[in-house]
Amino acid sequence: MAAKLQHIQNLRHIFQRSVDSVRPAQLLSESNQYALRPQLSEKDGQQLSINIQGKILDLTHKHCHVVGFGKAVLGMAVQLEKSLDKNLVSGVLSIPMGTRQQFNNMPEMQLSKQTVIDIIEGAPNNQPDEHAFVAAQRIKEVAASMTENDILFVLISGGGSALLPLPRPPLTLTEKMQLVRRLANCGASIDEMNVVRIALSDIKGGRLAAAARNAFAVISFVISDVVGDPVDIIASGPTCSAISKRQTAKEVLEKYALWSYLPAHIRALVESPVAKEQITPGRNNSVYVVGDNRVATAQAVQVALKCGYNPFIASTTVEGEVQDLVCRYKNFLQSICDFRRNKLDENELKKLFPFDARIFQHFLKTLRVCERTEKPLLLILAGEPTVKVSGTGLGGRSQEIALRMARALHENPEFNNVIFLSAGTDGIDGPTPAAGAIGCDLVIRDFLEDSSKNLGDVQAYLQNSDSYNFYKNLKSGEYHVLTGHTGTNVMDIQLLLIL
Ligand SMILES: Nc1ncnc2c1ncn2[C@@H]1O[C@H](COP(=O)(O)OP(=O)(O)O)[C@@H](O)[C@H]1O
Ligand SMILES: O=C(O)[C@H](O)COP(=O)(O)O
Repeated sequence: MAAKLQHIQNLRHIFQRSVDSVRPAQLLSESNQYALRPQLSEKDGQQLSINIQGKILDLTHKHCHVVGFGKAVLGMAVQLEKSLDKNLVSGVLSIPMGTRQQFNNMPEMQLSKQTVIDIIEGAPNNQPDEHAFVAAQRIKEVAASMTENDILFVLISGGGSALLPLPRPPLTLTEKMQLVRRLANCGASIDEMNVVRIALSDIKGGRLAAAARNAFAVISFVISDVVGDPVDIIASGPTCSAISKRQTAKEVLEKYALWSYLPAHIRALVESPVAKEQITPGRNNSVYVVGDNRVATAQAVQVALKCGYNPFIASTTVEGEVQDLVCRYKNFLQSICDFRRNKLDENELKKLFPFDARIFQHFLKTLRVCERTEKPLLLILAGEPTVKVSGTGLGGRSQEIALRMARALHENPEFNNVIFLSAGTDGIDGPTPAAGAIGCDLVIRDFLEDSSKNLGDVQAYLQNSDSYNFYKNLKSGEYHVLTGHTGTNVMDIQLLLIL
């Protein structure tokens, strides 16, 4: 029991350190190949430059400007301001309502007293509003005012779509909001929603970069919160051309049976040549994904090794309904148990391997090392599952999957040596103050210690989508993962420890 509690502590530590590795200040640091502090050339002392992933950017006689939109761009702007110092002459950020208040105790989230960066807070609850609209107009104006003596830095992260609304007239902001909300309610994926947003926008889908065509350089730094890091989809790709073949906006609207209900002027807009235009940003444009969940999982591996575990990154593209994922994880755990008891051979284990077949051999090797070293196996997973919210309770993806895993691990005595953690790297799981939770048999055992409770009550919490209150009420929240807002976001991390 005490040993198990120590392992739970270790998992919390691994999660926390993974989050630290994707904090904006860390991502935009020299250790990550971003030497953004201007340096005079050693040769003649005349040329001023910065170094971005090994590429030299000439800053001599140039003015730097920054625009940004998303839930994680404030910290990026702070870091950029620190590095560029006097070379930064203007800036506009569009960030979620309440962000500055949330981070008022965090030094790495404070712009300097003399800052040239204007902050506009808007888009409460991830819905565009007038504030975000004003921010989008100002950001486009900054881009359009660029000359060959200007460099524009564009900071992009998840939530950027709602924070950068610039509906193409005659579409109004209200109409666009309604349409996006209807699409979301139909269960459209982020890709599908953003294809429609791009078609109806005067700034998304490369149009911001196009507005800045006269700039000396347009440099985008992206923190990815979309599975697979599609830069044309994250924040609806305002500085990217659509790189992959996707459905058209009309196809998406037809798929969800919304097309025929749309007013004629919106249908005309979707079908207009300007909506379909493939924007190719100019040669002055470069996009860098500075942080994603691969950075976080790589850090998890390092910390796991120090904890004495044998880590294995099983996936960084976890998607799908949490109930299906729990089934997959359960079946996988069973196959590992069976393999260890020689009930399955390698080939059979391979057939049951639920992740990319190309990493199976590496997995097998890790499993063998576990046997030899008698060290626990830690599976590291990352991505963004979905939940069908069925009740009126409070919860989030991570707490829900943790509770479902806790029940599954308790049900089968063979899994009593397994501990699961799931939490959002932004520190906020759904509309709750928790980042996530722990799932293991202890969770259910502690719950059932109250003799008035039974497993039916666990089911009742799940049915009411009330995983947050389940964890909050259990042993004063002992199994919750609480970090507060972290100021970054590369989706969720799951850790599955097999002792
Ligand atoms: N009561 C609930 N139980 C479980 N999941 C929920 C509940 N309420 C909302 N969610 C999930 O939380 C998601 C929104 O969480 P949030 O962390 O804000 O998302 P994002 O990471 O996309 O910004 C919803 O898409 C939904 O899947
Ligand atoms: O569209 C966007 O802004 C992001 O790519 C996804 O944003 P979200 O994290 O708010 O869903």
